[in-house]
Amino acid sequence: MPRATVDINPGQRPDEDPSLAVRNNGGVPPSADPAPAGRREALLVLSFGGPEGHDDVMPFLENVTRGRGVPRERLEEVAEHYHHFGGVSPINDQNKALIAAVEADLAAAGVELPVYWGNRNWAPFVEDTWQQLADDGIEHVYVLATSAYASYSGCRQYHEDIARARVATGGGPTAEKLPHYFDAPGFVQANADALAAAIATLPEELRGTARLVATAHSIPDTMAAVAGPGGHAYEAELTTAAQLAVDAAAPGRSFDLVWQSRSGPPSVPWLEPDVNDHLRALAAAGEQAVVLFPVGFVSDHLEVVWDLDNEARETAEELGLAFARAATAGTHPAFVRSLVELLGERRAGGEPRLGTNCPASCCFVAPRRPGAA
Ligand SMILES: CC1=C(CCC(=O)O)c2cc3nc(cc4[nH]c(cc5[nH]c(cc1n2)c(C)c5CCC(=O)O)c(CCC(=O)O)c4C)C(CCC(=O)O)=C3C
Ligand SMILES: [Fe+2]
Repeated sequence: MPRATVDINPGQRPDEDPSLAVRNNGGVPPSADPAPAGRREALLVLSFGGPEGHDDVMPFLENVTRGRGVPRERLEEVAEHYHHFGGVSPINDQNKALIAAVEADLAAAGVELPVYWGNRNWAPFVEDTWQQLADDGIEHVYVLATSAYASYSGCRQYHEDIARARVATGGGPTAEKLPHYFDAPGFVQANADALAAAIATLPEELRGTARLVATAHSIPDTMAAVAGPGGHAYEAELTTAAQLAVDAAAPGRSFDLVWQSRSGPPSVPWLEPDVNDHLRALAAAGEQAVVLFPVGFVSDHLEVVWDLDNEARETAEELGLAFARAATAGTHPAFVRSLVELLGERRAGGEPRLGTNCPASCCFVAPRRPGAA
């Protein structure tokens, strides 16, 4: 069969061109009916992907930033972060661990469902996994994206990945993406447990007064403005997730939500303040200790182990601030349980929620056209 091509990036809003609306689940409208008996189903863990060695780093970064207007200098800077870890992203081992934990939870619950893995930017590429799903006779796939939140990068782009994979495969299984899980009880519990554990690592006299600082990946202001059906859902969902974690781990305490890992040309505004600037402001205001909790990430991505554990920690040291960094959800058993429950909800025909069923223009960001300034 000839491989079809798809123009994913016409630079036009989906509400101006209805053909773009089919990005939702790769063009398959989610159904509120229970899975038909006998349908062959699978779970696909769909992730970002990351390099496996020095030689992978630049080709990987070129995949990530194609059409996104990220300056070469920024790529070279981020490449150094990867090279610092042997050119190996931590994300692949973390995805393997998550898949093993989900498989074990499914098996313990007596659910027979194969689990597959595919990525947007590096092997195993989702297009290849989709071909495997088709070859294995899978008819329908539930997609668990490794982001808990709204936004183009964290939600819509995963719908586009599904659409691209379905086109590349000439169809294959139908698909539905699981909803955003920022407020799933197990995600909250994992973050709350980690926050409590991080606070407990500080010297006793600082535990009660340390500033609690939630962090998430910064995104361009324009991307934030269109996240979710009414806009700004990325910030709103992050605020909710951070609040729920603080309510459980340190009831009554306040927290700040700040941003990290800004990319893009300096002329383009992204969400602020940056975590390092925020630490400077806290020190200037007389604070003595901080606990960072990267609630915006589901596992210890490179942004966490580099931008927080190296850069932000160094900033805090220079400022004389005591510093602790909370773990991410990773494979916390409550988190894994919640993911499997979300899957069960979809299989039982629960009303599709945001992330499964996204309005046509939700999170849509026009890419930069080649040659555009
Ligand atoms: C919101 C968000 C998430 C969270 C949601 C989710 O998890 O999906 C996320 C995750 C990740 N981002 C990652 C890596 C990168 N992101 C980049 C660039 C960008 N990220 C953006 C946003 C996000 N990114 C944006 C708006 C850009 C600018 C280019 C563009 O508009 O797309 C670049 C290019 C270099 C740079 O400029 O930093 C890299 C290398 C990795 C892998 C890390 C590892 O290897 O452990 C992960 C999980
Ligand atoms: Fe990113």
